[in-house]
Amino acid sequence: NTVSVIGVDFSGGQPKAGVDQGPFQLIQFGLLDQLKELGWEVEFDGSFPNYKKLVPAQDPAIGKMKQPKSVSNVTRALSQHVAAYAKQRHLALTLGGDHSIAIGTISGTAEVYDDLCVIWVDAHAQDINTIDSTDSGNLHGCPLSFLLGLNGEVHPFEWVSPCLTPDRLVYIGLRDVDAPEKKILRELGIKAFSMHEVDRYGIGKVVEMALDHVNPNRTRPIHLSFDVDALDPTVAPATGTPVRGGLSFREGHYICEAVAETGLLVAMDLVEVNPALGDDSGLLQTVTVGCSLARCALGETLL
Ligand SMILES: N[C@@H](CC/C=C/[B-](O)(O)O)C(=O)O
Ligand SMILES: [Mn+2]
Ligand SMILES: [Mn+2]
Ligand SMILES: [Mn+2]
Repeated sequence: NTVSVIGVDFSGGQPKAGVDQGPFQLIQFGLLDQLKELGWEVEFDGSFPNYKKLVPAQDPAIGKMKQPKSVSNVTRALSQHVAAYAKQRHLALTLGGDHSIAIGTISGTAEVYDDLCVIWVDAHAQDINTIDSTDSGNLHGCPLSFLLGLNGEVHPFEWVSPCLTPDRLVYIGLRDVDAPEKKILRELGIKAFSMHEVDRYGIGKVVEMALDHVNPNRTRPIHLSFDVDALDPTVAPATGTPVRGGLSFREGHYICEAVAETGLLVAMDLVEVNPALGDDSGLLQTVTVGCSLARCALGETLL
């Protein structure tokens, strides 16, 4: 079977330069060959130079939203790419770039798989800030509010049709939740396994409970959206919004291994690798972990 790799050289969902180089670094490290060695047919159309072209020269804020046109243009094109690969039953592996790209990847996957469920692995406030609740205006903190339809019709995101319901979404790794996001979580009854639950139950039980919640009969296609800042900063230092007390190397890998075991993975995002942050060893460490996580999600096992 085929994995279609999409490199999204985009950083407009957040203020720190460099995260647009994440895809290049992951591929430079040898990810494509590593996937081939796993037995995957690897399709990579070198797409990442195209996304940068979609960023307009001027992109004034709209309300609180920063760089709205850039984020909309890139995620709209990305949703079409992901949908095209999903229609061919290719696994879509999207390399970021900041987490705002999930507006595109999940829109694309949901267009093809209407019974999709999403496992969102992240330190952060689940990126579910609405365009009014966000403090920062950085749209990498908002993708899920668009996907859940919490913002209503918002220019220039009219093209996004709500494709997720709260019961199809589960979070693992949270430890930095904005107050408005806690409120949204409670109101929508969204299942979230913070680091507290990981400590209490262990990652094995957490993943089992997460899957039981969004995929009770293990019949639903899974979209795994993995923000490397879910990992502890000692494990993945080269990322824009590190938060201490995160997932260990093994806990991060266990999630990917367990998702692979379901045989239901149809798409994965690997986002927020920022090569410009941290020193050389931190970058190498983060890229190494990123490639390893992707391999585990795509079936690499320890034995
Ligand atoms: N919740 C904060 C942080 C957002 C973090 C986004 B990330 O998870 O994609 O890194 C905000 O809204 O600015
Ligand atoms: Mn094909
Ligand atoms: Mn994120
Ligand atoms: Mn994050």
